[in-house]
Amino acid sequence: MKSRYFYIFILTVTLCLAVLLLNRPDIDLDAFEELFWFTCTGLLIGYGAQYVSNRFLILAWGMYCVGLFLDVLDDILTKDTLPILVADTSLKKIGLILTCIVLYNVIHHERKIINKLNSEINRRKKLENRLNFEANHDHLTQLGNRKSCFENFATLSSKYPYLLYFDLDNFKHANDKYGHQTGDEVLISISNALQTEFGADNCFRLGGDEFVAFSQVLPENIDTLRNRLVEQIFEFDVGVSIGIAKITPNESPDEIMHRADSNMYSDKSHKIIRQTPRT
Ligand SMILES: Nc1nc2c(ncn2[C@@H]2O[C@H](COP(=O)(O)OP(=O)(O)OP(=O)(O)O)[C@@H](O)[C@H]2O)c(=O)[nH]1
Repeated sequence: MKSRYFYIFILTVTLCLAVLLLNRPDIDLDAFEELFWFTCTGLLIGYGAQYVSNRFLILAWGMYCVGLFLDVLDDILTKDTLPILVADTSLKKIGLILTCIVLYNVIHHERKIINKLNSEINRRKKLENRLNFEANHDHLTQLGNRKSCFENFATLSSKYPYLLYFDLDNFKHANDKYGHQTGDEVLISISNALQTEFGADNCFRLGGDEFVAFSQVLPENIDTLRNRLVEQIFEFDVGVSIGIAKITPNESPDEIMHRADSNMYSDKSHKIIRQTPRT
């Protein structure tokens, strides 16, 4: 609303100046050119003032506009009548320089804000990735957790035909005998061995001492695989039972998992020499 009055004011001033210029005995086209730029600048200030919050910028534009106005007036009045007319060029130049300085500061300030926002976005992205990772991975072994296993089941089972279920033997005893810290190291060691064997993205810790892995091939010899997995933790008398299920498309993840689990239990119970703790 305010800017509408300002436009009317500028256009009225323009009209008055134009009439005065036309009434001069010698019509000076340069004066009309100056009048044109005065009108453009004046209207631009009226338009920009609605959106530009920086008062210094409006002031600098205004100074430039007043310079243009005096420039036009200089062709109508003499400097003796209005001494301020001598300042027209200076006002224009100072206004222009101030506009450049203020614009530079505005851009500099905005860039700082953008950089701050970018680093905040990056920080939040990293946080989101970390939270996402933590929600889907086991804190101790860094393997995918049960939730992640079931979420990725469809994708993995379309790529891999076998699901292997692992459960440690005598782990409770190792925990009791060597301490929880050593128990943790045993779990980490087993998960590292599983990752080496099947790939990090295909192995999951379901919880406690239970793991699963998706495999492209059927292990040629279960005992060889078993020995490889517990190679690094022989001294803790911990063994591993393994159950294998062939993945079929007509079964649900729960059913496949259950089959692998049952096979693991029969492996555990049928092991001829179960790895019992040495006392
Ligand atoms: N150190 C450690 N121990 C854990 C963790 N999660 C579960 N456990 C322990 O793992 C043990 C699992 O016990 P069981 O299921 O009886 O396992 P087990 O002794 O191997 O028994 P079997 O499977 O019958 O041979 C329990 O003592 C739990 O406290 C963990 O994150 N760290």
